Order: sequence, then structure tokens, then C-alpha cells
Amino acid sequence: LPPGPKGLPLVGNLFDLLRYNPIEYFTLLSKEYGPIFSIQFGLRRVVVITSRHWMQQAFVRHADTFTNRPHGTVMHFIGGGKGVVMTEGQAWRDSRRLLTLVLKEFGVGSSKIEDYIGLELPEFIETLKKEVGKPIEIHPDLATSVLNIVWHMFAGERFKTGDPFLKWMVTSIERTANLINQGSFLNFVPLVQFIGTFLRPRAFQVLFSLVYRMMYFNGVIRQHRKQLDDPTKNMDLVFAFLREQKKIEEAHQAPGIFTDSQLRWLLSDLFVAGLDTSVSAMRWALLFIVKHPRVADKLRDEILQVVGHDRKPCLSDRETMPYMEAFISETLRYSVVVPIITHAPSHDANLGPYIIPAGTMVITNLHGALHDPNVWENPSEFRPERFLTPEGKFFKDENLVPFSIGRRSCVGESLARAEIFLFLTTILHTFELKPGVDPLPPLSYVDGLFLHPQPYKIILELQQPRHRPREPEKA
Ligand code: HEM
Repeated sequence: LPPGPKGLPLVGNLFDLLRYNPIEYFTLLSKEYGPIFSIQFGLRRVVVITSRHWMQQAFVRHADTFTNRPHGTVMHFIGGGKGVVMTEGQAWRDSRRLLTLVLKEFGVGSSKIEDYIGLELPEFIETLKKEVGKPIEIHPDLATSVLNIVWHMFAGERFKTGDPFLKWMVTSIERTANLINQGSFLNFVPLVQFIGTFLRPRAFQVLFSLVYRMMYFNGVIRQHRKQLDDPTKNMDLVFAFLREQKKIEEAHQAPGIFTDSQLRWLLSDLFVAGLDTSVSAMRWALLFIVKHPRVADKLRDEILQVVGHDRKPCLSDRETMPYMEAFISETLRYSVVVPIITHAPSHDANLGPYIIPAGTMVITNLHGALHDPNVWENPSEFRPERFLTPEGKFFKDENLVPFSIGRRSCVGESLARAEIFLFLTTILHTFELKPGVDPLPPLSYVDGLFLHPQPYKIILELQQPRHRPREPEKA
């Protein structure tokens, strides 16, 4: 195993996790022991990775081995190893294949996805226009629109702006994300997980929302089952799943993943993973914009130059907007919406000079990797220019891995990138953003499964038509 700190007999370094924030703790240890180290937490030996190099070794070079998830963690305990995020083996492969197929059907990864995002953007912008001049928290409206995009693909439904069920659901998902931490003490003490997770203040609402969400998914599945043979119904994930289930039943085969319980967990995973991540990234982006007026000016000038006033931004503008691309990359690097991920090798694996036994919990400290001063100059400075060449061209830095890499990397990356680009450019094309509170909160995160910015308010003013910034004169 890689070297690491020697803890106390029996408990190892477990109790350090009660004193320190896991992200900061792992980052500190990686400074002493390097980008791969091992550590004992109670009965569990854990390997912690903090670099693109070791992620590449594990998740790409040994892609077949490092695709499992560790058992006995809070996430595993809550989801029971169902859905897609925490499944393994054939069940994971089948769920991921179905999901990838449906996303492809909806044009994710091609310009067709613009049509689905475009269905939500006008209503979102009109809602914001009603709030012009007032200090607002933008994220409830943002969450409705972002959820509608994925929900259209997965369940064929959309929510109305201000829908009280959706508002409640969005808040409780955010609370769930704040309550779970993939590197925290509770992941290493399975017996106290229940008490620690569910008997905390506010946890009751989280549990209640999970049960309520499952009941709602039951209703969605029932409704789809009734309409399964209706040729006028558009394809969505639930229909694709139920049709496959029906085929298997008719052939008297074993159901495999095609059970209602698996479908409920799959929908639950997608509801959470498809919503809070992209919304959080955009909340960070808008905070950076109001905090850095110089960056905001550059973004606005670029949008004006490329899009002008006579049309709306579109996905193909990405190629001619290097500053916006650099800004989004820096937002994803700085915010690291998913800060810690966990894998486990399915069998004993050679990793460089080390042997990692099957089932070992392998934690990737993505936050540490994306803030590593050996890779990123002044990592705590927000500077989109780090992704631009001296000629002002955008370049992809292979060390930027906020969606992870390898077979288990984020299945929604392409969708999230398209959403972030279109929402941000359209917001900036329509409005000027000003701080809605004085002072704005610091750029520190609210800890949890996903990192959120501190709550803040902004004031939107309609953009006044301006002349295009002058093109640089040709020689
Ligand atoms: C800014 C937005 C997002 C970020 C930063 C992000 C990041 C990540 C990361 C780091 C992982 C873990 C990969 C690993 O374990 O190696 C992941 C997994 C996943 N993400 Fe995302 N994600 C985002 C948006 C989305 C969206 C919009 C969807 C919806 C389609 C989505 C669905 C998933 C799923 C289903 C998994 C589990 C994949 C598996 O276990 O095979 N994500 N994401």
C-alpha cells in the first residue's frame, strides 16, 4: 500500500475526521505524503488520490478494475446499492447503458440538445424579467428550469415556475447534499451511520423527502405503464425502461435490473445528480461575475461581439467565445461542485509500485487536485486567463477533471456543459448583474456531497442596447 500516517492502534486516524474538514484534512496529508497515500480509519484502510496522474493510472489504465463503489458508506447505506451511482457489476453496466442511450436519443453530445434547453430558457428569462431591480436569490427559478430539462428526458414531465412541490423538493435535495459528506467520519463507522445520518436536526425532513420522492416516482411509473402501448407518447427513460421490462417478462427471463425498485432509485439518482450539480455550478458562476466586474465586462463584450443584439446565443457560439469557455473552466476548477468521489477495485490491483486489495476504499480528493499549487499557479485566485493562450485562444487543460475520468466519469458532463454555457450566455445577454447584498459573501463553500456557494442575492438590470465593441483594426 502507499505510505501514509501511522495512526493509533485499532482506530487509526478515525477521530481526526471529527476535528477536521475531510477536504482540508486530505489535502494537508497529501502535502506531506504525496498525491497517493494510505490511511487507516477504524477497521478500514483507505487510499487517497489527489492528482490527475493517479486518477489516470487507476480509472483509465485499470479501468476494468476500479469501477466498483465501496460498501458500508453513508451513500451505500441510503441507496442500498441500487440506482446507477452506487451500483456495480452487470447492474451498473446495464443501468449506465440505458441512461447513455436515452441521453443520446435526446441529442446530448450533439447540437440537438439545444432544442430541449431552448424549451426552458425563454420562460426562465421572462420570470427573471419580473424581478428586475430587486435583490433576488436566483437559484429557485434556475433549479426549476434545469430540472425541467432533465425531467423531460427521464419522465416526460415539466414543472411550472413556482410549483410548491418542486420548491420543497429542491430545498430538501440541497439539505440532503449538505448532510452527506463522502469523506466524513460516518462513512467509516457503519453501525452508527443510521443514528448519525438520520437522527440529526433537519434529517427528518431529508428522510421524509426521500420517502415522498419515491412515492412520487411510483405515480410516474404507474402513469407510464398505463400508456406503454400508446404510440403517440414520446420516448423517455421511464418508457424505455418499462418496454425493456415488458420484453423480459414476456420472454420469461430473469428481470436483472428491470424491476420497479431499481427504476425508482435510478430516477432518484438522476433527480439529485442532474439538478443540484449544474445549478450549484451556475450559482458559483454568477457569484464570480458579481464579485469580479472586470471579468463580467470581458464576458459581456465577447457576447456582444459574437452574438450582437439581434439574436439569442446558441451552442455553436462556444467556438468563437474563448473567454466564456475559459470562464466556465475556471468556475468548474474553483468551485469543484463534486469535491470527493469514491471507488473500490473489484479485485487486487497493481497501481504503480503498490498493490491495492479488492474492496479497498479509494477516495479521490478532486478539490485537492483542482487546487494543487504544483499544478495551478495561485489556485485560490479566480483567473479565467489561466485557460487562455497568450493569443487569447481557449485551451483544454488535461488537469481539469471536475467530472472525473474513466468508465465511471460523469454521464451528464456534456449535458451539464451545454446547460451552463447556454444559461450563462443568455442571462448575461439579457441582464446586467449587480450585487444584491453588501458585502457579498466570501468565496468559501458550504460543505457536503456537492459544494454550494454561501447564499447571496443579486440585482438584475436589463441590458441596454450598446454599440458593438470596436473590432481591432486590421494591419
Ligand atoms: C457541473 C455539473 C456536474 C458535475 C461537476 C458532475 C460531476 C460528477 C462526478 C465527479 C461524478 C463521479 C464520477 C466518478 O465516480 O468517477 C459524477 C457522476 C455522475 N453524474 Fe455528474 N456531474 C455534473 C452534472 C451531472 C448531470 C447534469 C447529470 C445528469 C444526467 C449527472 C449524472 C451523473 C451520474 C448518473 C453519475 C454516476 C455515474 C456512474 O456511477 O457511473 N451529472 N458526476
